[in-house]
Amino acid sequence: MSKLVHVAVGVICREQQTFLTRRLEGTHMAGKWEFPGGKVETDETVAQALSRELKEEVGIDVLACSPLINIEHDYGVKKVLLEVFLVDQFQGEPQAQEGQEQQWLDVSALSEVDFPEANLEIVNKVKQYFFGEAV
Ligand SMILES: Nc1nc2c([nH]c(=O)n2[C@H]2C[C@H](O)[C@@H](COP(=O)(O)OP(=O)(O)OP(=O)(O)O)O2)c(=O)[nH]1
Ligand SMILES: [Mg+2]
Repeated sequence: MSKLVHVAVGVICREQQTFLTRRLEGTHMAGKWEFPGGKVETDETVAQALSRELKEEVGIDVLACSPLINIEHDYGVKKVLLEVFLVDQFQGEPQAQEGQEQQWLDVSALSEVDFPEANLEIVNKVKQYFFGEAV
């Protein structure tokens, strides 16, 4: 049985666009696009993890965030609990710090992105947040 990995995920948004990075080779689900984030470490709150990861991965300081959705997903080799936050107030310009590809993408185009399976629910929630009920 695989253990549950607790992950803090940030949907960085500005003017109906979100910032995406591409997972590096050699990682779980390499090549898929993702919302920046990473594992919550011991003795760290999920909010602290979010701030730390967004600083490390895309170089921004989170000024405010709000919870969007929690998703538990079993990938077989790995089971994840994604705690997803909307990040619409931040300092600095998001820029991939680890050589990942990056893009700002319209929320309306999120459904076409090659994301990990668990992200379907995130995408639906983000679209719902921006455009209302119809998804
Ligand atoms: N960051 C992020 N992770 C996601 C998303 N969707 C999804 O299924 N995941 C999964 C992939 C990974 O198994 C896990 C996140 O782990 P990670 O590899 O980003 O963790 P990390 O940044 O701490 O990386 P590392 O230090 O362990 O290399 O959550 C997403 O949109 N963003
Ligand atoms: Mg990460």
